[in-house]
Amino acid sequence: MPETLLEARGLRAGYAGVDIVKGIDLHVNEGEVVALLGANGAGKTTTMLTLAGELSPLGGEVLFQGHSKAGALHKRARNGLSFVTEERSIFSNLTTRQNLSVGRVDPDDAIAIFPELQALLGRRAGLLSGGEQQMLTLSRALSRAPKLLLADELSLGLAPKTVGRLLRAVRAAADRGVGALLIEQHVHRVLDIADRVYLLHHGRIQFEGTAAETRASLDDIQAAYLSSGSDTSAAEFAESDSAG
Ligand SMILES: Nc1ncnc2c1ncn2[C@@H]1O[C@H](COP(=O)(O)OP(=O)(O)OP(=O)(O)O)[C@@H](O)[C@H]1O
Repeated sequence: MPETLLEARGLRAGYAGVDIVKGIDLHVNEGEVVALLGANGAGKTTTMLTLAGELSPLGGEVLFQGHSKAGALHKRARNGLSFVTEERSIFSNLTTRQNLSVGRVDPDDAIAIFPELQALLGRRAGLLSGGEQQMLTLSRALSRAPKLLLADELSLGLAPKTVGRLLRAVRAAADRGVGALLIEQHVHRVLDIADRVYLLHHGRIQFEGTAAETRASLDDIQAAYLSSGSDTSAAEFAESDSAG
């Protein structure tokens, strides 16, 4: 039986005592990639921040490796939780190598994940492209051998090819046992690498299923719940087909 790394039970979350997330149950096991989908404003980021420990739950509980009250984010990080957000957490004035070293990451480990970082080790991180910065961020997170990766829009604003690279790196980490929960606007691309899906709608889980089940109902799901993102996803699907 795979270990359950993260579990939310009856989780309520929001701001200033107002519920945005209205009682959800979800879990992430070791070795699986789980996608958290939903339209703009559905409550995905609020859920993620609460799971990561950056927001306190308004009700219910979050268990990390079976323990609630897992403590502040830095403590959870020591215990194997890694949280990557769309804000690329790099130090612009430091080189790529220095950014890795600050994160106590051996450059060889990062290069094993994204070989293109080799040629960028001496370059100031602020001069890297958005995609290169996110490769740096993700390689740093994955090189620390987390048990659980939480990622909120890893690929925001990046070119389709880069999105594919980042997601495949997450898949490869999951194949080595890491559990991953991803918020991702690129629905078709995330379904290519995800095992399971939760669809959030107005702060509630509207649908949950395997990636295959989600794909089979995707037209209906997009029309009903993801309409704000459906145009880009359809365009991307064509791209991802042609890109192989
Ligand atoms: N700091 C905050 N204070 C009050 N309300 C907030 C705050 N952050 C977000 N909200 C509200 O919570 C609701 C859910 O936002 P959230 O960012 O969780 O949704 P989301 O599904 O991640 O959306 P998106 O895809 O647009 O990022 C929105 O109505 C938003 O305006």
